[in-house]
Amino acid sequence: MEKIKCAVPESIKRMVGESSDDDLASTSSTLLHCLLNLPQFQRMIDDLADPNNGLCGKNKDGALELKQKGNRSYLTADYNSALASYSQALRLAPMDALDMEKNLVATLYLNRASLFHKIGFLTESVRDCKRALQISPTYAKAWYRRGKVNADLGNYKDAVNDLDNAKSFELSLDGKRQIETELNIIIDRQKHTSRTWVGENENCSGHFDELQQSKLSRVTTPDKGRGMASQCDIPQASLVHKEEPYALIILKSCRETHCHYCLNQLPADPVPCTACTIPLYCSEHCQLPAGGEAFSNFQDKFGTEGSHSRSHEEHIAEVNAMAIVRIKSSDVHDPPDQSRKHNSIGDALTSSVEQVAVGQAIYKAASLFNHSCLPNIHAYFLSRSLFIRTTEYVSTGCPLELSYGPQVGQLDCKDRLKYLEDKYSFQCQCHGCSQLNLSDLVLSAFCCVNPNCAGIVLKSPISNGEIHKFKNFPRAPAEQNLDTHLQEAIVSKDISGTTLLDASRALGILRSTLHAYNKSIAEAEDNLAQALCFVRDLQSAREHCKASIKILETLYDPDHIVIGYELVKLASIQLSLDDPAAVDSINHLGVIFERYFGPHVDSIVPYLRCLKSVAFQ
Ligand SMILES: C[S@@+](CC[C@H](N)C(=O)[O-])C[C@H]1O[C@@H](n2cnc3c(N)ncnc32)[C@H](O)[C@@H]1O
Repeated sequence: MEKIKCAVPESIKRMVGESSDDDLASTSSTLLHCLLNLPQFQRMIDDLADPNNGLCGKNKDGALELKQKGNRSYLTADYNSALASYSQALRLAPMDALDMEKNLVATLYLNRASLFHKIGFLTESVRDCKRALQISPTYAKAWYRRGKVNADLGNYKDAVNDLDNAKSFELSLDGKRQIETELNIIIDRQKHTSRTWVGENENCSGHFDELQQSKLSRVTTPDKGRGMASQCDIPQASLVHKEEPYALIILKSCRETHCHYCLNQLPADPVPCTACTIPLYCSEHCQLPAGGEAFSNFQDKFGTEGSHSRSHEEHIAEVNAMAIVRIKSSDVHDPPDQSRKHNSIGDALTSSVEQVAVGQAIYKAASLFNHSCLPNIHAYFLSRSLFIRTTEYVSTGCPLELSYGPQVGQLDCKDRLKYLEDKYSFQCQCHGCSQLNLSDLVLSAFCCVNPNCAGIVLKSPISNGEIHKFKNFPRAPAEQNLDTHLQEAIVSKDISGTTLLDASRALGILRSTLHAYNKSIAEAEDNLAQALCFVRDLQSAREHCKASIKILETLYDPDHIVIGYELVKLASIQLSLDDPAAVDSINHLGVIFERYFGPHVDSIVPYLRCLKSVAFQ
C-alpha cells in the first residue's frame, strides 16, 4: 500500500488534499484514474481476489476439514455443531474447488440442505438445494433432495419435476430405481391433497405504503441553511420520504450476525461472499446487489474480471452519515429464545425493547432535513431503506425536522446544546432550545425545602444552596453508589435483598430532594422495576414502572416513542400478573408505535404482535 501511495504523483495528492466541496468529485476521479493505470494497483487487486494465494481468505483444505467435521456431527445428531461447521466451510471453500470430482461449494450446500431437511427447516433446505443446483445444474442428489423437501412442503408439482430431473441425471441404475419409487409415492400423495406451494419467503422484501414525497419543498433559512418544509397540510403518521443509501457499512460487532447488505439478522442459511470470506448475506437477493457474482456465471468470470469502478460523478460533499438501528426486544430473565418469546410472554416473563445500532449509512436527500429538539418527523429503517414519517399534523409551510439525537425530555437545554455542538459543530436554533418549556425546567430541578410547595428550585442562589445541601446530605455519596450498584446488579443478573433495599432507600432520598419530575427519579424507578422483575416481585415492579412512565409522560409528550418503549415493559409485567390493565397499555403502545412507524409497525416491532396475541387471545 505504501508503495502505491508513493507512486501517486505529488500534484494529484495535493489536489485531492486541497479539494473544496465543489471539486471533490472531480479530484477523486482523477486519483482513481491514476490508480487504475498503476500496474502495482492492478496487481494488488488481483492478489486480493486470487483464491489460490489466500489473501481473500479462501482455503480449500480448511473447508474440507470443516466439511468432515460437519459430517461427523451430523452422524452423532449434534445438529447445531454440524450447521456451524457446514456454514463455516462454505465461507472458506473457493468457488472453483473440487471434492471427489464435485464442486465443493455445491456439495456443502447440499449437505447443509440435508441437515435443514432433517431438523425441519424446509424453506432453508429448498434454498440451499437451489444454490447447489445453480452451481452444478446436473447434481442429481441436489434435485433429489429438493424434490423430497418440496413434497414435504406440499409442493407436489415441483417435487415431481425435481425428481424427474434427479432421475435423468442419476447415473446408477439402483439410484434411478430409488428415485422412481420416491416419485410414485409423491404422485400418490399428490392425489390425496390439494395444497399448493406459496413460494419462498425471502428475508429482505419490504412493503411500501403511499409516499407523500411530492408534498415537500426545499427551503433556506438564515439560522439553519437549507432544509425541508411541507407544501401542504400533512396528517400525522404520513410517509414523507423514503430513500436507499448512497453508501453503507455494517458495524464490526454485527459482522457475524447480520446481513452485510440489508443489515437484517442473518437467517439459518446465510450465503457467504463468493470472492472472500468476510461478508455474509441472507440470500442471493442481497449478495448480488452487494456486488457478488451469480453462482451460475461465477466460473466463467472467475479471475477474468477486473475491478469494478463505480461512477464518481455524484459527489457526496453534502451528506452526513446516519446510524442504522434496529429495535430489539430482550427478555429480562434469559437470553431471547424464539419459542418462548412467541408463546409465553404472560408466563412470568418481562420484556423490554431497546434500539441497537447495526450500521452507518449515507442518505443523500435525507441529509437535507434539519434537526429539532422537538422534532415533527421520525426516521426509521427497514432493511437498508430509510423511511421518514410525520409524528404530528404538519401544516403548510412548516419545516420538517427530525432529531439528530437529543430531544426535549431526554436532556435539558444546556446539555442538548453541548451535545450538538460537540458532535455536529452547530449551535442549535430550534424552537425547543429557544422557547421556554416545562420539561427543561423540571428535568433536573430540585424540590423546595417547604414540603407543601410543589414549586421548582432552579439553578439560582437558592438552588445553589439546595445543591450544596444535597451534596452534604448524609447519605448522598452512598446514594449515588447505590444506583450504580443496582445497575451493575441488573447487568450481572445477581440481585440480592440488600441491593434492593439499598435501591429503595436511594429512591426515597431522590424523591425527597429532587423535583417530582426530575429525570433521575424516573431512571431510578425504572431500574428498580427491572431489578424487581428479576426477583419476580412483579407487583412492586409494576408500581415502579408506572411511576417512571408518569414522569416521562410529563417530560415528553404522552404519545412519545419513549413512552411506547416503557409501555412494552409495563404491559409484559401486567400480562405476567394477569392484570386486565395490560389491554389498555397495549392499546396505548399500539397507538404510539403506529404514530412513529405507520403500517410498518409490525415489521419494525414484531414484538407488539406477540403482546397483542397474548393479551387479546
Ligand atoms: C444534515 S445538514 C442539514 C442540511 C443543511 N442545513 C444544509 O444546508 O445543507 C446539518 C447541518 O444543518 C445545520 N442545522 C441543522 N439543524 C440545525 C439547527 N437546529 N440549528 C442550527 N443549525 C442546524 C447545521 O449547520 C448542521 O451542521
